[in-house]
Amino acid sequence: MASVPTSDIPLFSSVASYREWRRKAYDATQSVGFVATMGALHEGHASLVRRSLAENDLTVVSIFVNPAQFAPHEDLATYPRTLPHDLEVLSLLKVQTTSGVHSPSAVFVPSVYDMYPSGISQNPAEQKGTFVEVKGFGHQMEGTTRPTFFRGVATVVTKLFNVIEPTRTYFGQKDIQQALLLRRMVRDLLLSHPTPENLHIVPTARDPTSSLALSSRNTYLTPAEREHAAPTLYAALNAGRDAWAAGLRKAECIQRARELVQGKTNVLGPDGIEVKLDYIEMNDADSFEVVPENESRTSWEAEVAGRPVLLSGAMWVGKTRLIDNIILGNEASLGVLRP
Ligand SMILES: Nc1ncnc2c1ncn2[C@@H]1O[C@H](COP(=O)(O)OP(=O)(O)OP(=O)(O)O)[C@@H](O)[C@H]1O
Ligand SMILES: CC(C)(CO)[C@@H](O)C(=O)[O-]
Ligand code: BAL
Repeated sequence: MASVPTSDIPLFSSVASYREWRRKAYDATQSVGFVATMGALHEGHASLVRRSLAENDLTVVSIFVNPAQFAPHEDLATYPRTLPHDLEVLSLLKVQTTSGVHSPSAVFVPSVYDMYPSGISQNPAEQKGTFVEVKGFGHQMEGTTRPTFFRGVATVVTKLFNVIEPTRTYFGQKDIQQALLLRRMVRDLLLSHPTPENLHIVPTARDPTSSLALSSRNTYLTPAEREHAAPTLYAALNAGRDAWAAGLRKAECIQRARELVQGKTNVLGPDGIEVKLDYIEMNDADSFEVVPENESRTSWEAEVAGRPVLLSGAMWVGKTRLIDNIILGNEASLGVLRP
């Protein structure tokens, strides 16, 4: 890293310096909450950090734009990097607890070399070294369009967990497949920091007016795209949810959602605002398998009582790819915390 801004919160830019700090936390038997981010912090990230502040003695936030999860054609080079802003956001976060006021304790901002000592090519065919793959769970939903994404995420999060050694960790529902896949990874790898029960999912923070899911990539949107087009994805998911609640077959629910997006595409196209659906799908929250076309809420509940369905989607607005999801059924059974 070229230069690291100064901050009131201790900033660790190497694995060795962080580990020294972490060892002291062990000595003092303090719990460590962890929030992994790629920076460009917004209120969604803040909601994760606040949870951690409320539930742990210490809270660590990592900021690392992970090359391994970007495909060669994706936006690694242009992904927003706003470290001074991020540190300011973090320094303003405070939560009152029974043991006093908690604020972020440390920020981990490693270099690419620190995280990938064997080097990292963005081209998966050229990659060498150690990677983590959660087989059978990374090819559906987001994995359909981003086939190497979850391998990149699982790899970097394993490394981050190895370094940070969190007692508890917090991921956002906005990236629901990521959070559930990581919990499975933690279980499969028998990790103790965190344990699967200590990987918590925090509800999606939304724009209070438009209900657009907050996302670092929203900064790519023009004001017109943000106002008129971006909220369409959540509206479409809600149309799908309503149809499911009314007892329609899955195929019809998805059709309703798609029609809503198509309507917007037709209306906004002449104004020069491009809206293009990538996918909307319903998947079993446990196996990630696609819900059969003929399934309805009643038949689903009769077959797999209590198991939620993930209604998720991705949509292009101009050059920006947005994702969102709604959980149909018992969110609490997935360990999603209450808002
Ligand atoms: N709106 C949100 N509500 C709750 N959690 C969120 C929200 N947006 C992001 N997160 C969570 O914050 C963590 C870090 O995410 P990340 O830094 O990639 O931000 P992002 O806004 O998701 O960025 P991107 O635009 O790349 O998707 C992840 O666990 C992610 O799910
Ligand atoms: C979990 C994560 C920080 C790994 O790079 C990233 O995928 C994200 O920000 O959601
Ligand atoms: N929050 C997901 C990170 C990514 O899209 O790369």
